[in-house]
Amino acid sequence: MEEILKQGLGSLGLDTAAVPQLTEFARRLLEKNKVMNLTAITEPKDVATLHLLDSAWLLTAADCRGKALVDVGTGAGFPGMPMGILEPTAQLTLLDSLGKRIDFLQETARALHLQNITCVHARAEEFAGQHREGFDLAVSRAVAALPMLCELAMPLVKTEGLFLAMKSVESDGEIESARGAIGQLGGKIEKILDYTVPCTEVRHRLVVIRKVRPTPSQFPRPFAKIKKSPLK
Ligand SMILES: C[S@@+](CC[C@H](N)C(=O)[O-])C[C@H]1O[C@@H](n2cnc3c(N)ncnc32)[C@H](O)[C@@H]1O
Repeated sequence: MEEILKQGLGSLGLDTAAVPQLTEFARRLLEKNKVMNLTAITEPKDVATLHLLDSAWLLTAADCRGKALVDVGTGAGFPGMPMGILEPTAQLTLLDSLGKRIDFLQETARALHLQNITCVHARAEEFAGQHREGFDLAVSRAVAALPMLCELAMPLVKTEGLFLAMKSVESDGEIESARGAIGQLGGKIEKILDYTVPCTEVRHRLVVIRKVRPTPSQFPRPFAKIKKSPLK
């Protein structure tokens, strides 16, 4: 795993000094996964590429130095935990509605002495009540279809900030169907970046959404409403 991480981070122009911390995070993840459902990816080389390097790639897409970031629906910590490990000047808030996953992340952040990582057990749409426009960037992977996901994430982003949504390369239809929602929430798609996960041939996509004006105060709606009638 160390070798793959060194090679992958090197190919992205990122510092390899954090490889021991990333490896320890992966070790704890796989250990805890034996007793708790954290990840379906269990081969160490796949954890290195499809989890850690996929997350690391985001640092090449946006300048996160000194910024406040929130990872919406972080699950077992992706992409937020590797980003926080690799960019210690960024303040990462890892947000998830499942308390057990947040407990695992909290324990791990403490054990790895990651003082720039805060783990929060909350639903994104409720967290927005106290933390509206509190972050320079929001990031998210594998949480919901883009129209719903944008309503969860965009209220948390400052005007002029970014929402980085990790999607599959087959998301053209999903992106088109989200354009109306993104506009209503104060955003604009700035670019769509397709990339190869380092050390693999797997292609993934990042949708970069710029918040160009404040999100109207009626958003986010309660989750039942977001789900029942996603913005169009
Ligand atoms: C499929 S997992 C993806 C986890 C991680 N982002 C990844 O890519 O491995 C989706 C996660 O989003 C969380 N989630 C779903 N809806 C949420 C919400 N409204 N607020 C906070 N977390 C949410 C779930 O609890 C779950 O841990």
